[in-house]
Amino acid sequence: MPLFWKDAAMLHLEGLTKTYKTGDAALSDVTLTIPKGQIMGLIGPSGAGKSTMIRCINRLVEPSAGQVVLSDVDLVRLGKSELRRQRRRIGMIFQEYSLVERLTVMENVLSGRLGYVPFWRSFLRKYPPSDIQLAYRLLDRVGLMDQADKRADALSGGQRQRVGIARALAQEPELLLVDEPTASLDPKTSRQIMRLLIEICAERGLPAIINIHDVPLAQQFMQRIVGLRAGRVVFDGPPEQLNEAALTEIYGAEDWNAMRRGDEEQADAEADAKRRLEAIAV
Ligand SMILES: Nc1ncnc2c1ncn2[C@@H]1O[C@H](COP(=O)(O)OP(=O)(O)OP(=O)(O)O)[C@@H](O)[C@H]1O
Repeated sequence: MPLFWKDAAMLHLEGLTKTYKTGDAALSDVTLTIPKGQIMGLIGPSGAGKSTMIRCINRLVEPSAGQVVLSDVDLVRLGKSELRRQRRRIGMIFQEYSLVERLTVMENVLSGRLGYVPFWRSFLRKYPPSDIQLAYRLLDRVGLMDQADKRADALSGGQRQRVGIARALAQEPELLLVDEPTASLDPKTSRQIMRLLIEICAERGLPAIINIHDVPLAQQFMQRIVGLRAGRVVFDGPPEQLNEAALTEIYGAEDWNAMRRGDEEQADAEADAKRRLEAIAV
């Protein structure tokens, strides 16, 4: 990698490979560089290795080979305690939100600070005032200021994902890893959440890798799209270059045609529902 690239690179994956104990080659020799501020969408069919890639980056899954270099630190080589420290630099957002249901919205956001407070403080859930101010600022940013004292289990799916975003940001991360953030949401809420994520990353120059099932959503919002198939990168480019040929390469002809028909049917159904609603309103 040329030096100037390395300076600009926030995350560099070199030959990243994962073979599970079962013998599944989930990721094969993936080499990618993500510069500061870039938002990259990861697409590919089920089983292509998207989640494995995201989980190898923060070592929730141990890579079998390769490097994960986060601004000069190779995370793969770190021992447990140093890895724990370095993980603070990576914020995670999950499909199922993984909130603590019985805690309030505020407490969930503050839990993003746990990596920074001493154990006794986290045990007593005593956070310094600066953390509390930060959590309020973040709740305001994601539009949930008035929900701060509600229990997490009283929120809608979209609101829960907003809490998930605020919690990840409370960590003050340098990189965001986002695993199917909208998979449990309806199309409209999905677009709102994706827009919020993109805006927040842009405001902070925060690079992100977003594992995203929905191709049109990826095309609408991502700056760069990486397509995985059977653990290998088969497309890497801007959304404009993600044409029929590229999509066929990623998904295979049969699956891509089925997905496209599904999308068209959904768009038709949405347009039809809108027309009916407008007719009733008149
Ligand atoms: N814990 C595991 N043990 C063994 N094999 C696994 C494990 N997790 C994933 N795999 C296998 O690794 C491959 C990649 O799976 P992965 O979940 O990363 O794909 P994905 O692209 O995220 O799929 P999806 O879109 O369905 O979530 C698959 O063949 C899967 O069966």
